[in-house]
Amino acid sequence: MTTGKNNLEMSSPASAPAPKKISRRDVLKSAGIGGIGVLIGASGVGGLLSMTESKANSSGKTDIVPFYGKHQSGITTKPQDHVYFVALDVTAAEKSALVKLFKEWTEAAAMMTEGKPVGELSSNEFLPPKDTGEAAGLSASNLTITFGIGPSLFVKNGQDRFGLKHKQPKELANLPKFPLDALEEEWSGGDLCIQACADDPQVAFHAVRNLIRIARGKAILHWAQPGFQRTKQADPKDETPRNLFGFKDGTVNPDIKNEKEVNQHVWVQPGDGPNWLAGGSYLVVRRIQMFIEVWDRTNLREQENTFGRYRDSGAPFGQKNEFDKLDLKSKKENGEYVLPVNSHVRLSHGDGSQQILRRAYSYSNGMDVKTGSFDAGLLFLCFQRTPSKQFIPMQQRLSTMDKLNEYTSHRGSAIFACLPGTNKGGYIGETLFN
Ligand SMILES: C=CC1=C(C)c2cc3[nH]c(cc4nc(cc5[nH]c(cc1n2)c(C)c5CCC(=O)O)C(CCC(=O)O)=C4C)c(C)c3C=C
Ligand SMILES: [Fe+2]
Repeated sequence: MTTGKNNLEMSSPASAPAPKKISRRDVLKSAGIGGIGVLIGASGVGGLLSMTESKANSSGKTDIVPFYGKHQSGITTKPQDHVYFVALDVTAAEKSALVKLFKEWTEAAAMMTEGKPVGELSSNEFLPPKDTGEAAGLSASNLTITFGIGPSLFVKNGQDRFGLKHKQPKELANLPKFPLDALEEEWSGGDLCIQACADDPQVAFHAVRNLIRIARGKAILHWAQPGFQRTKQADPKDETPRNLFGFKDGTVNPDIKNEKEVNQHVWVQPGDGPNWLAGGSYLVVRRIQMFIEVWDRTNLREQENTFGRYRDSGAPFGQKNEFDKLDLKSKKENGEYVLPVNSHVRLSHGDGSQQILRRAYSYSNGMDVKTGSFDAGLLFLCFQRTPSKQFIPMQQRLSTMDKLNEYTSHRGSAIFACLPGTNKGGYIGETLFN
């Protein structure tokens, strides 16, 4: 998980004016009372609904992350408490259908991130409501919706599906097979992806559900995985969240408030590859099962040796505090490094030149029916400018030597190019499809 101490982007300035308390449910009421339901029922996304404004959350603050901008939100946004991640397969055969889909998705995503429904809630009893309704009355909850494109959208089974092959970036290629990978088709790949993050799980699910509904006839679900962190209510000090092994996870990350750092490590720069992706970012997703029952039988010293950090404080070995620098040089009397050579932090850090923006969430999917143990772990989401120089060499080191491999198994994997942002009137994907 990825909440570093200093790397928080605030989604709404503290000085923002108090919002009008009109929520998704207010639209429903006004539609019923004023008899404008049929009108709304006949209108498309937007229309009369633009009258509404998002409700404040329980602490009275607006919780809207702007959707429009140079970059998509949900990447350098301070991680919300929940994610709903889906990968999709495109069933449409024409590029024009894809363009229509992205236009509709953009409009719907912009509405939902403002806490508004994507269409009427329940105004015309002779039609299915456009919005599915479960977010009625809920605040925007810092919802972000991030769209990505997989390598198979360009070429599948040798076919240039949409005449886009010449635009495929070299970096957008299937990841190599790493030692110990136990990947399953049902958790891997996808032509497109949607990452919906919010401080409320129902708001995140509602967003994905409505986008899938809009995609009917054009794209279908390939795989889906919800994830969570501790909530902000449960952790008012907003410390680094702990993963399901009980360790603080997300301490070291590029500073999302530092433009130079994110340009260096996260955003694709003009000249890096095809221009359509400048301002975007590559997302690598790994669905990593964690054998929590085995871990729970492992003594604390072994657990701490696995990461090279102390469980309680999160400090790296040989240091006192969580945010102290790694000590890569000190040795013990017996000549061994204080920070074990096979520890997760030593190996993932390497020489420090490769950095990725981690934005991971825990998941728990009930029981693994094959083993009778929990199917729980980490939905590892990380963003970067150049996967071949960042995630790939890092994972190569980890997959061969990491002590953590005794307790984890990589069950799913995918890579996506997250498109640059767009402005009002434009649509996500315009730089690629135009
Ligand atoms: C290839 C990239 C990485 C994978 C896959 C990965 C899996 C993974 N990590 C943890 C728990 C922790 N990771 C920590 C640090 C850390 N991990 C990576 C990369 C991958 N992790 C990096 C780049 C770093 C930072 C290294 C550094 O420079 O210090 C930590 C320590 C605290 C922290 O900094 O976040 C923990 C804990 C799990 C459980 C896991 C797979 C299930
Ligand atoms: Fe890690």
